[in-house]
Amino acid sequence: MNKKKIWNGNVRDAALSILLEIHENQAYSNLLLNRTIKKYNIDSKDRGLLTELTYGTLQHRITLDYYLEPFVRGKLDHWVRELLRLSIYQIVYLTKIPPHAVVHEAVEIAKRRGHKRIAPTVNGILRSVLREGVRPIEEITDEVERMSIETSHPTWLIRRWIEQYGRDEALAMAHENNHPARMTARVNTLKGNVPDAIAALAREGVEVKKGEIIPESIQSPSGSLANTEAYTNGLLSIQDESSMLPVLALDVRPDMKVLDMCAAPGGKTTFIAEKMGDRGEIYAHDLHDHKLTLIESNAKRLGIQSIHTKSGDSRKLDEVYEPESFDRILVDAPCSGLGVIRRKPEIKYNKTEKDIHALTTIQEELLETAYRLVKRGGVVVYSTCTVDYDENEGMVQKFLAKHDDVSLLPLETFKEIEAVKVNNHLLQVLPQHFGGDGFFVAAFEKK
Ligand SMILES: C[S@@+](CC[C@H](N)C(=O)[O-])C[C@H]1O[C@@H](n2cnc3c(N)ncnc32)[C@H](O)[C@@H]1O
Repeated sequence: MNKKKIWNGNVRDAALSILLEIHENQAYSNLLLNRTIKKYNIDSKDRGLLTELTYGTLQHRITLDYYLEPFVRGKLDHWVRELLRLSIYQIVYLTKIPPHAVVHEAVEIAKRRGHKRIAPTVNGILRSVLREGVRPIEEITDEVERMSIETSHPTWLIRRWIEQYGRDEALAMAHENNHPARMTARVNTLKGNVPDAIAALAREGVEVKKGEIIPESIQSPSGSLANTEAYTNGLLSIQDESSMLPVLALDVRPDMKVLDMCAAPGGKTTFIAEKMGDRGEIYAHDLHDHKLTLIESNAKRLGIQSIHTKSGDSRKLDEVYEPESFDRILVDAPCSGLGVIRRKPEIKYNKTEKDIHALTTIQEELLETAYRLVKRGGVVVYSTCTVDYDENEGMVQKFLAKHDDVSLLPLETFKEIEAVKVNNHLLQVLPQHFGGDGFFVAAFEKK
């Protein structure tokens, strides 16, 4: 297939290019889609369809392959398979697009992209799909396999979630992952409050409402807030409400000394600074030097001065700081990301159980360093954007077993949030709970 630019004015062609880029270069779907929309200034009508086609095809990949399978003879090039998935997605899930128009478009794309025998193959397969219909999923007798194909999650993940959460929660979570994620933002309380932000956005013609659970949050039903003046002027940060929870658990006050061990791009670091009234010392570390500029530019846009950034492996931070020198430490650990599949559906296809195991080693080492650096009477918050036992509750149990001078804090701040269910002092949010990302939070005190 020829390499070409992503946007040539044809939405289906662009969706196909993005899907191929995600597959070939392990690109992140959300970043690539946003970058494409911005770069080519794609108008709102095309933007909606492009997002729907790209996410829909990616989210339902396993289901679409199950539908496609009986119609395929021999081997298909990857791009042809992706074009067929994209087309079957429209035929099965998008009732407003006439099926014959879908077939016609797919054949035109095949003619433009491939050699001359491809277009008749695409035409033949899609016409058979229209004539015969797709096979029912209910006829799959094995329950795990049926859930896997119905929700388009790999069987190992379905099996793991059934073990950890039971069948009903596992199925609800897998279904929820195929819905669009909500667009939420945090209001920068150094510059204004929620009514100020709602009014400022209304003046720009953008309707938003108060968030679901976090007092500082707003929700935008009509999509992105990143291109608004309110955002450029530092009144907002784009952040999911679940992602704000670890900072509430940290319970910071002005003039504290705070360490954020895994800080980039700075969503939580800047919230910490806002909560402290930008008074105190916040040290923001990340492994990757190039990611520090994200924290710095966010802090600048928000008018925050109390954040100091530094790169390096945070597992070795006791070579940099004195033991027991921080009031608060946040370990927002690198994780499998299984709580944010709605935003990055490729995660469910790319992650493996081996990856989870490797991550738990890093998470454990980060927590150990935090233990050494936090003052007695100080607090360490451990959080992840995943829903896996080994990375979450399992990690907490291991940590507690090693240190008898550490205890779990009851997460008092969450008591007032009705939708948030703290269980044994641990918070595990699943995406189906209140519409936020899957997240885990635990807070420890070193006595
Ligand atoms: C979940 S993200 C942090 C998100 C961030 N706290 C926020 O709210 O914007 C995890 C971060 O940990 C960083 N990281 C991974 N391994 C690390 C290590 N050994 N030391 C420091 N940072 C690390 C990654 O580069 C990534 O930016």
